[in-house]
Parts: sequence; structure tokens; C-alpha cells
Amino acid sequence: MAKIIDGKAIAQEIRKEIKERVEELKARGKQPGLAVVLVGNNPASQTYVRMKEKACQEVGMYSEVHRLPEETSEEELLTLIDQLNANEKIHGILVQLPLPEHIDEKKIIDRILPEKDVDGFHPVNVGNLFTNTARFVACTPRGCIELLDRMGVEIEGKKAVVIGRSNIVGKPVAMLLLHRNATVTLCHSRTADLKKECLDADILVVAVGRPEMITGDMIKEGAVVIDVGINRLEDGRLVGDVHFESAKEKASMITPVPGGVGPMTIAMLLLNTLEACE
Ligand SMILES: Nc1nc(=O)c2c([nH]1)NC[C@@H]1CN(c3ccc(C(=O)N[C@@H](CCC(=O)O)C(=O)O)cc3)C=[N+]21
Repeated sequence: MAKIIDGKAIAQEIRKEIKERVEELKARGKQPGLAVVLVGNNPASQTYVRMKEKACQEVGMYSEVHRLPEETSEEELLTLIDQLNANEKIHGILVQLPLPEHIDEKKIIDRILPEKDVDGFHPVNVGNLFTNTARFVACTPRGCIELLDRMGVEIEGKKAVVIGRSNIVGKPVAMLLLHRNATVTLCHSRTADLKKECLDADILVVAVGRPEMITGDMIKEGAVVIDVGINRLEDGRLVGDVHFESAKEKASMITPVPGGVGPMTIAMLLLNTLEACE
């Protein structure tokens, strides 16, 4: 039976460490500041933004949330980004995604100064990730690696299989694992034999966005399983992309959903903001 990776507790520990570093900065007259921009009324986004705001306050960071109406124009949003770029109190800028249909996400992200892009979504940071010189790495991928490190999982020389090739999780997490000297396989919807690839994995990272699609029969005995998925079922239950009950019979360690990778995403956002200020 797998050991459960308590992402919530690990994230809490990291937040405590961040709080101490914020206090040191404050003693030197500096306070890390994060600006979060939310456009529209997406209920999930509103919840996430509240969580981010609360997390900032808890560690003593300055935070401001800009809640803009659904009809906000691209031009108006770009003007706000320019103001935040120029604002010395703000070290990190996060534009909550997804944005409304009429706004070009790429155009907005490209406008954020790379040195304030604590989401790690700006092309400069994405490009630097490729050469292992990134100032900011996207929060969820960084959180996955941090979980492995804090659980004492060795990455070097291991077979790591990543399922899902999104720009915000799959691709960057594969790159981070590669930089840590894992042998990395990146699987996706057209992978010929997904089960075979999965059964090869010492470390399995799943980020596809399909509820409980990875089952215990696809997991090698003793593998470490990181489940990035967060899916709300019709009955209201929150489940990952991994079928937890069957997977935990095979894995040596596994993240639960909720309480796994999710809380790490916010902890890494705070860490990136702290580092932006430092
Ligand atoms: N620019 C941008 N940056 C993001 O980082 C970003 C975003 N847009 N859009 C949406 C996604 C999603 N995301 C999560 C953050 C925390 C949890 C989290 O803490 N989840 C908890 C609670 C889950 C719940 O109860 O809903 C858990 O998994 O235990 C989940 C998901 C950040 N995102």
C-alpha cells in the first residue's frame, strides 16, 4: 500500500519558510508584492484568486487583486499590465486564466515583464526553461518536483513518464525531470500504447484532465505517482486523473486529490514572488 504524499502539509511547511524569509526582507525595508488580475465571473477562478490572496496575507506579502468585468477590452487589460509592470510595490503579476474569449491570452502574457512573470508563462521564461536557465518556472510543474524532493524521491537515472503535453504542466514538468537527469517519456492522446508506457514508469506524472483515467493496472509495482488532475464530477466529488483506490495498491507513494499537487501550486506562486523580490 502506497504512502500518501501530503501536499497540503508540505505546502504549509513551505509557506512557513517563506513567511520567515518575508520577515527578513521586511526588516530590510522590502515587502514582496503580488498583483492578481481576474477578468470575468468564472466561479472556479474566483475561488482560486481568493485562495491566492489569502495565502499572500498569511505570509506577510503585499497583495492586490484587480477584479475586472467580463466586458473588459484587451486594450484596457494591456493598460493595467503596463501600470503593474511600472509599479515598484509589485514584484509578481499573475493574470488568472482562462481569460474571456474576446481577449488574446498570448498578447496579454507577452506584455508582462519577464522579471515579474511569477507564473512562468512568458516566452522568455519558457525559453529559458529549455536551457535550464529560467528565472521563473511555472508553479504547478515546480510544485511537482518540490514534492518529489521533499519526499526524498531520487530522480536521477529514473524512468519518468509524463502523461499530457500541455504548455502549463506536461511540457515544463518533462523538461524539469530531464534537467534532473531522469529518462523522460512524454505521452499524449496519440500515444500508441499508453498502458505499456505507464507500466515502465518509476515516476509517473499525470496531467491530462480526464477523471480517473489512469488505473492501478497501468502502474508498476513501487512507482511514485503524481496526480496533477483536478476534476469535479457531477455528484460534486473532486477527483484526480488517477484512479486513487486502485493506484494506491501498486504505487509506493501517491498524491491525493484534493490535498496533493494543488496546494503546492499556490506555495510555489508565493516562492516565485518572494524570489522576484529578493
Ligand atoms: N495564471 C494562472 N496561474 C495559475 O496557477 C492557475 C490559473 N491561471 N488558472 C487556474 C489554475 C488552477 N490552479 C490551482 C491552484 C490551486 C489549487 C488548489 O489549491 N487545490 C486544492 C483545493 C481544490 C478545491 O477544493 O477546489 C487541492 O487540490 O487540494 C488548484 C488549482 C492554478 N491555476
